[in-house]
Amino acid sequence: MQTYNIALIGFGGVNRALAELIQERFSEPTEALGFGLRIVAITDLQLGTWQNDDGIDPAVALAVERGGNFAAFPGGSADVDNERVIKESSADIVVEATFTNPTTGEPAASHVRWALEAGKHVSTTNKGPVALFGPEFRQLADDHGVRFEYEGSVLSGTPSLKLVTQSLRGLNITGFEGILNGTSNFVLGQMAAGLSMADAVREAQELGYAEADPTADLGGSDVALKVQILANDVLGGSLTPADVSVQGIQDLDAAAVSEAVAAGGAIKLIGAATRNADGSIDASVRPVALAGDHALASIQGATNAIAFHTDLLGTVTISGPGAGRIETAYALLADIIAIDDARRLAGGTS
Ligand SMILES: NC(=O)C1=CN([C@@H]2O[C@H](COP(=O)(O)OP(=O)(O)OC[C@H]3O[C@@H](n4cnc5c(N)ncnc54)[C@H](O)[C@@H]3O)[C@@H](O)[C@H]2O)C=CC1
Ligand SMILES: N[C@@H](CC=O)C(=O)O
Repeated sequence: MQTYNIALIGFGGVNRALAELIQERFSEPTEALGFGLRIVAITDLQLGTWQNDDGIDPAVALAVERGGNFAAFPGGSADVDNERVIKESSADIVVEATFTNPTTGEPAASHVRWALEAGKHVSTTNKGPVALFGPEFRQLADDHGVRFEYEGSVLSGTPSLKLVTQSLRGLNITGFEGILNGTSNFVLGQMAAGLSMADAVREAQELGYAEADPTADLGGSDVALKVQILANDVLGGSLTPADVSVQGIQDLDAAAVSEAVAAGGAIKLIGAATRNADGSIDASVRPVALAGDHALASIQGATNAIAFHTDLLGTVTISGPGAGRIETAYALLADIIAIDDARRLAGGTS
């Protein structure tokens, strides 16, 4: 059975959770997955760079606390050298989990491009490269015979993109709407319970839900990137960020949230897109006061949900965790499983 060498670019909540999963379950090939995982490189702004083509012990890497760095280890340095690691390490798969930059997608977009051009598969939870360069990177992956996988960019470990591409093939999907951000849904629920927005955001940060800059969660730009990814991948669009109208929850006050609850409903940040008869796509992010009997009104905490409107099945809804360190690390594992499936399909040995 195959063992994949992986490079972890960014060693924050999500990639540390993946390292924990590898340490606990996947360092050796398993019958369940049919492969094992070996970490051969880690880079992080705070910790520097560690490359060891013979393998890095996840427990040792995880034990390096914030404030420390990798300089003490053979192949380690306090400096970040993403380009060398991505281009020259023995990694088969580059796992990109650095900060999402909703404006330029950088430097993650360069990390993805370097990896694909070097003939390395990519798994990422970073929405920037996917939303802003998705078609280019899918083509680049095809040209180099590798995969560009990004399940965790939408709905974390809940299989929204793979649900469509693997289980809803052949259907005509005309639109979707949903709760696509865990932090804002968590914050709205905490505000309904009487917390201030600031205190609720702080809790979301401590739980590992929030973006490095949580204004992306509250202001709607995180949801807008996800709406763009879904509209382009699922509805066949070619949307740019300018095509998504965005209104966030940052200006909502506790009174408005409590009023909705008192009326038996809930305010939710909804991302939606509809393909019109002429092929154009209307896409939006906005807070909506939902009645209590609306399917999305009962979605609590960091849970997300998305309803796809189809021709043959009517509405198909999936719900699950939309944020969380281990939940999102699972999305990375799902990507690696897809990479392995593709290798087997192409005639690779088991
Ligand atoms: N936390 C979650 O629930 C989810 C996160 N995501 C996405 O996954 C990515 C990672 O999320 P988290 O791990 O929660 O974030 P985090 O902020 O905990 O970790 C990001 C890490 O990347 C490092 N980093 C930033 N720029 C870097 C660079 N140029 N080179 C090397 N390292 C760099 C930082 O030092 C930090 O340790 C983000 O893009 C986020 O939007 C996606 C779905 C869910
Ligand atoms: N900050 C994001 C993380 C997942 O994309 C969220 O809260 O949904």
